[in-house]
Amino acid sequence: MTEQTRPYDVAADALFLDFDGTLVDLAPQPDGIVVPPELITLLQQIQLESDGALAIVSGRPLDQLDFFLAPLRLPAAGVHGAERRTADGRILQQPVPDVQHLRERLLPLVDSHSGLQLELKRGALALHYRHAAHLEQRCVDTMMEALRHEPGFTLLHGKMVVEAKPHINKGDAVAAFLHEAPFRGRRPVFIGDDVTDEAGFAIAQGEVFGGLGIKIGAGPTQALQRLADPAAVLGLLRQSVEVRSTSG
Ligand SMILES: O=P(O)(O)OC[C@H]1O[C@H](O[C@H]2O[C@H](CO)[C@@H](O)[C@H](O)[C@H]2O)[C@H](O)[C@@H](O)[C@@H]1O
Repeated sequence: MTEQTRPYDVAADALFLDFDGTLVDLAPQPDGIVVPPELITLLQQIQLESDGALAIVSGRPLDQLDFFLAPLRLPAAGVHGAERRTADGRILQQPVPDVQHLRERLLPLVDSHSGLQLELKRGALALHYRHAAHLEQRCVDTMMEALRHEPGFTLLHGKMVVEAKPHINKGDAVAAFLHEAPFRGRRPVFIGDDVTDEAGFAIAQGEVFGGLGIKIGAGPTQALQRLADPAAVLGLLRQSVEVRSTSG
């Protein structure tokens, strides 16, 4: 694993950060994560020193990101890009399919196993099996069968979760940010840990923007660099801010 990631350049780059597994350690429940207070301080500093070229790009809805990162309200993409808050504070929502029919198709499985949890979002539905890992294949099969009847969704198999999401991805959201101030013209650096982040790496590192992807943890990836865990990401953010303050 490459640990020699150079600090990204706060003054010149645009930073895109995944949330779960990247900024915070994974937790047994979606609402059980712990946000280190230092993270809030660092994000605030980076936002100031980059003229606002910092965005969170997550599978979580925007309101959850705002809750966990309070008092910050950063530019952000939620639900894998289905909703987006621009740097000037506008909320843009992609048209998304209704999840109710899909939910009804999944409920019999969830209701008959206490270790399964359904997370309902606007236009997406996550089936968590972290507490019933032996049911992984059942969850995948059930979701795939349900999606045969609900064509508006893409299946995403993440960390202990199988999710139906709209046909939009994090790469679309990153590209949209990069066409707007203050992101436009900056080199994108995208940091993420899961399969949903590969679309972000692809856009960041592609010919158009010529940036960098940094994968957190193990597993196959197209990202050019890698860091071990959220503690290492915190270290990278800290170092980047320090480099900026010592270079004037
Ligand atoms: O794109 P991300 O910011 O990484 O969000 C991905 C999903 O994160 C959450 O689920 C994951 O984290 C939970 C808390 O650590 C964990 O309990 C769960 O097993 C993980 O899959 C969130 O609940 C999802 O909505 C996000 O899509």
